[in-house]
Amino acid sequence: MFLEVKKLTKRFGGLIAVKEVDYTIEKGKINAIIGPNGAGKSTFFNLISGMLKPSSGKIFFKHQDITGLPANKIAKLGISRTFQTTTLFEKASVFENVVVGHRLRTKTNMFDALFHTPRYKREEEESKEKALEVLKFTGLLDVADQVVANISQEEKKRTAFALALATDPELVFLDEPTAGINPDETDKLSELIIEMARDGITVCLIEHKMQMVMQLAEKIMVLNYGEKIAEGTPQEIQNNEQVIKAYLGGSVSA
Ligand SMILES: Nc1ncnc2c1ncn2[C@@H]1O[C@H](COP(=O)(O)OP(=O)(O)OP(=O)(O)O)[C@@H](O)[C@H]1O
Repeated sequence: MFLEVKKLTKRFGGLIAVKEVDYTIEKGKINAIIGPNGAGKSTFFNLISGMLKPSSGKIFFKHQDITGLPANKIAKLGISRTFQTTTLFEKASVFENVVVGHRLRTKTNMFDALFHTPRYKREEEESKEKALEVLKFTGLLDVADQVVANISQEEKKRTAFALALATDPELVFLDEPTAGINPDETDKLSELIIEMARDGITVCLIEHKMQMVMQLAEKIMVLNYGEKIAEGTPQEIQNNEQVIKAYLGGSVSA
């Protein structure tokens, strides 16, 4: 299995944010995690990407135990995630923001950086090339030199994608990729997600926009109060009684 999560649990004091969740991701698929507010979705992402350490349970990536590894190690192994656009450096250009993402994977140490060794120069060149490649892929070449503060919300979302892609991931977690943008822009970002999958990148997203999730995802997991209550195809999820109840009787296909 590409990613395998076993009985993953995270406690914050007395609160169990993620409770004994078993989960698998197959290579090449678009996956989604949904659930009402506070269901544990972000915490689940943070556990897999190494931002948080689990209280118990195991995470395997390509059969390697990655449980509790720090985020930079996990990124180097090929798992990347987007952050909210508020984490971008507003005063830096789109290009500079993306270069920083690539540095994560390069091996330059403090000595190299201080003395501008050949390795430092080579890696700096590689970072710039990689940044241009992902800016092209995400359709951002035209705004590459603009400071993030001056670009649109949709372009900021694309920049967050580009940053995640700059580390050459095999698996990307997208945290609410289309929150705060209009339906047209949402469609364009959906297309980009499909292109990522076509390019061989496995995708897992958290998203509140149900219509988008149902159109895009091949497999959906539903969390509620930290527990997995359902998993399946969009059709299976839309017809699942427990899921419908969790959304307080609202339509899951809305
Ligand atoms: N660092 C933390 N310390 C304490 N409690 C936390 C922390 N992070 C999350 N929680 C709690 O864990 C639970 C799950 O939160 P989480 O943010 O993972 O849910 P979510 O499904 O992503 O919600 P949303 O859809 O609103 O973003 C919530 O009750 C939240 O208040």
